[in-house]
Parts: sequence; C-alpha cells; structure tokens
Amino acid sequence: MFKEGVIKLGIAPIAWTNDDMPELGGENTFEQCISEMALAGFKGSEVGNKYPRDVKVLKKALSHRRLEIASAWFSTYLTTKPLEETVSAFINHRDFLHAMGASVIVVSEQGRSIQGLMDTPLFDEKPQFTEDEWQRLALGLNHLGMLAKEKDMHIVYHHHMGTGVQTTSEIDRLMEMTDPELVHLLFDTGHLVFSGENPLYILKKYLPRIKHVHLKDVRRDVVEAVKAKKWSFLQAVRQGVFTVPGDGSINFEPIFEQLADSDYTGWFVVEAEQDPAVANPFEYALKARQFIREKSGL
Ligand SMILES: O=C1C[C@@H](O)[C@H](O)[C@@H](O)C1=O
Ligand SMILES: [Co+2]
Repeated sequence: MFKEGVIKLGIAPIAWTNDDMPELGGENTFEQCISEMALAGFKGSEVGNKYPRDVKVLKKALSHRRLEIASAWFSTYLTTKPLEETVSAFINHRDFLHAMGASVIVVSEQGRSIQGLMDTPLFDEKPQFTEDEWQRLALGLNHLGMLAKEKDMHIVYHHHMGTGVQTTSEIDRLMEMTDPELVHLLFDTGHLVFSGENPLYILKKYLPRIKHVHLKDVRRDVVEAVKAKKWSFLQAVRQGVFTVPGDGSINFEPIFEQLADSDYTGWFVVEAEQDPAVANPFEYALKARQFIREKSGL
C-alpha cells in the first residue's frame, strides 16, 4: 500500500512511563523502554521524561537498538507569557532535536490548558481563546516556524484535548491564521476521535500541511464515561480512554489508504498512553506492530 521507504514507524515512550503523570510506569527504566521498542519492530521514538538529554549519551543508547529520534513535544505559552520566554526555551529544544537528527518539532499551546489538571472536567472547561489570544498564538507560531526553518526543520502543531486548539473549527482557525510555509499540522487520530471530530475530514483537508502522525485508538465506552462522570483528561487516560491502533473503535483502513495515496513522507508514531500496570507496554507494542503490518503493509 505504501511506497517503499516513505514511512518510518516509531512508538512513543508514554506507554512505558507517562509524561503527564510520571508515576504511571515510574518503575519502567529508559533501557527497558527502548529495548522493548526495538524488539517489537519499531525504528524510532519520541523523547520521554526518562531519556538522557545529553546528545552523545542518548545517541549511543539508541544506536545499540538501531533506533532514531522522530521528535519531541514542546509546550508553548504564547497566549499567556511574553514571546521571548517561549522563544528561548524553543531554541534549546530545537537545537537538541536537530543534534539528534529529527526534522520535526511537536508544539502545542498550553496557555490556559486543562490537560494537566487532575480534577477539571474535560468536556466542560476547556479554554476558548479570545480574539487577542488567537492573534498572539498565530504570530508566535509563525515566529517559531521561522526559527525551525533556520535549521531546515518544521514545527508541527499538536491539536490536543483540553486545550484551545482541539475541535475542527479551532484547527481550521489555526490553519487559516498561520503561514502554511511555517506552521504545519500533526495529525493525532486519538485526540480527534476523543473530541468527536472526523479524522478523515481533517486528514483530507490538511494533507499537504500534515508533517507528523500520531496513531492512537480510542475506547468508545470510556469516552462516554468521561462525559457522564465529568472526568478530567488525566482521569480519562488512567481509565483507559486511549489504546494502541486496532484495539479501540477507530477504523484505520481509510486513514492508511488516504495517507498511502498522498505525498506524505515521515513518521507514524504509535502513541497509546494507558496505565502500564494494566496494559503491559511491550505486549501492546507488539499488538500495534502486528495490526499496522496487517492493515497497511508497513
Ligand atoms: O502527543 C502527545 C503527548 C502527550 O504528552 C499527550 O498528553 C498525549 O495525549 C499526546 O497525544
Ligand atoms: Co499525540
């Protein structure tokens, strides 16, 4: 289905140790995590909270397992803090990723985000940006996009539950307000379906701007419980709202077909955070690898 060599398949460390709740999987070591990724047949990963930040040390550990770094998350605060604060942290992050050989930088606006709040109901209290906040966000992202370009890199915007850019209309607004040459989109199947969006619609509409893909599946019954019980994003994750592709309710076949028929090149990163004490990360990594092979030929 996919042309030879256009897609690299990675997996995120968040299933071994959760970045938003480091106590989930706190016992799993960095070495165990990357060894199991390689053993399950993946070629790369994003950077988790247990990864060494020393480029030489990290490269050595990864090269032993023939793994690469695909990218790493960066929280922006363009709507709530002075631009310079985000810019100086971004430059460090960009230079680290550049040294690691990555070409995309995941960015997500965390101004007024409720994604990290344990008791705030996800579907009731997500932020809605004001006109001024949209302007600040768009200008700031264009600026970060220019900084990424200096190193021949791209920023990819991560729409995310509990943030100001979650829904289809918010993604549309962000895409309209930013420069298509500077600000690209990360397509995360799990966040779109959890929010109630149509992932195929977003994929078809923004294919030329999509430069990074997160593959996660969603357990529909848990989404219903999140709404009924007014759970937060973190509670939803603990309760198992996300899982690996093929283990939830998303139909990945048309998504893979659409991507295979497009000019997309780059990473597909399986990113399925759930409680590692309940869902063994190695077992689920194997499950994901097999499903992707069956459905996409990758
Ligand atoms: O890309 C991501 C990074 C995580 O820290 C986040 O909360 C997760 O849901 C995600 O999609
Ligand atoms: Co994601």
